[in-house]
Amino acid sequence: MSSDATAATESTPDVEGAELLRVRGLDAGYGDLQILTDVDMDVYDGEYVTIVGPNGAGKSTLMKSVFGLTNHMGGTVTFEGEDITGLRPEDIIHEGVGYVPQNDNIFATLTVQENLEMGAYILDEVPQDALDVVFERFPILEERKQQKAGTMSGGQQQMLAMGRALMLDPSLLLLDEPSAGLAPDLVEEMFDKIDEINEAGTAVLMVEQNAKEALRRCDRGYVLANGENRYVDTGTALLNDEQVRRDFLGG
Ligand SMILES: Nc1ncnc2c1ncn2[C@@H]1O[C@H](COP(=O)(O)OP(=O)(O)OP(=O)(O)O)[C@@H](O)[C@H]1O
Repeated sequence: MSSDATAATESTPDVEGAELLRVRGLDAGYGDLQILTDVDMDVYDGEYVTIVGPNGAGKSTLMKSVFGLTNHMGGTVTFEGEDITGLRPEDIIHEGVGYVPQNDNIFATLTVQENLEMGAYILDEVPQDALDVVFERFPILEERKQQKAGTMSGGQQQMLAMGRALMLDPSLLLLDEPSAGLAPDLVEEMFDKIDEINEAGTAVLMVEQNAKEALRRCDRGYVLANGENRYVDTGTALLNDEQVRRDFLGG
């Protein structure tokens, strides 16, 4: 069975921006346990890239590896031409990368506003304009700014986690399963918010279980399986590829 999607990793995206993130030959894991093998990935300025694949494929591990949260075993990660391989997350934030983990991504006992202010902890003072931008993007956060974050709904907490990552106006936002655990109408709202963030100029690299919807919305997608690259192409091409559909998208 032939496949139209690019079964290698060398797809040059049809985008005009400069390269932001470049991952080459990445081997990484936890302790001695290697999860990723020889993974390549690119994200261009302003691009919206999705990583899909079966459970346990290593999608979250790839995202964590970009953010310096795994054990690096080989290969390189560069961001805006600078080698960030092996840097600590606090240094990677300084480079302009924001990360929203899937779990434990808010401080439940702090208020919404305090959570957002924590997003700017590396700065000497909280940038009021950044707070205003986040409140404009997520009006519900402004309405509830004095509320304890732990008392908000799952969708609102997810928006807070995203808002917090946006406080430093990153060039690249890493999102790990932003739709996880949300009711279907909230899933759509969440994807719409991500579109808005991307349309405002922030590049997005997202891991999603909701693979079809993610591929519909993104510019390019990577299919990862067993810790290795399988396919890379535009989201539409991956969605339309018979073999990708059958093997990775539930037919
Ligand atoms: N902290 C950890 N320590 C050891 N192994 C881990 C750790 N986190 C993840 N793993 C293992 O790494 C492998 C890849 O997990 P990962 O979460 O990256 O996959 P995934 O593709 O994101 O899957 P899912 O969609 O289920 O979240 C799995 O076998 C998982 O058990």
